Amino acid sequence: AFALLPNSLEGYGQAFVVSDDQKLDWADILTLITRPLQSRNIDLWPAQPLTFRDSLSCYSMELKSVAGTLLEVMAKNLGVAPEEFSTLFQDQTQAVRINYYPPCPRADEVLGLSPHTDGSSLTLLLQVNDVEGLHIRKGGDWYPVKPLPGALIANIGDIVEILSNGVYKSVEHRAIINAKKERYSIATFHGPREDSVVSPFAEIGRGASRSICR
Ligand SMILES: O=C(O)CCC(=O)C(=O)O
Ligand SMILES: [Fe+2]
Repeated sequence: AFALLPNSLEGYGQAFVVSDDQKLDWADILTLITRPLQSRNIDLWPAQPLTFRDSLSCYSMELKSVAGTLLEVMAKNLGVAPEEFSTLFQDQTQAVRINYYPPCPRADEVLGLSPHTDGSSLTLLLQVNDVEGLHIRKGGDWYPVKPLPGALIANIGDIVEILSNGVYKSVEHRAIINAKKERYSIATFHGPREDSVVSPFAEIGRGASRSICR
């Protein structure tokens, strides 16, 4: 009923399927746009269970506030003028992706999600159940990120890497599969206003970025 339509990223299924020969990720995904409010396609929001729509609305509002605080702190850290920053993030976009990874007896032969970086500014990720699966890449090696009950993982996305001129790096990550246990995660992507043009903040020149990195 909520299947992804062709050329859309919103709904239930798998995005980025471009060929019959392609190896698919071992995951079922429901992606919904949650902000700005006028971008919500409420027909794609399941009406069952009855609490779903209200819960998602509340979750969206709370995470918007967490993301806003974190982005503000990063801007301060970078020495960016608050106005420049707030213009970009006023009416920010947000999408929630609910990932379900079924168990697979041949878990080492499949990937839940192939390696990627998020195109967002900032992703807040909830590992819903206590099954390990998220890996992040650092210096060519993959490191597991263990689930902590109730904790959100803040992953930097491509937009913040661009805005900060590389001071904050968009983290490459993937999800692996468990042979016996299913796994759930919820990724909430925060992006700039839909009509914004993104480039490194004027305050951060190349020299500045090098010295902060050190
Ligand atoms: O399931 C995870 O831990 C990763 C999810 C993810 O990277 C994504 O949805 O973009
Ligand atoms: Fe991701």
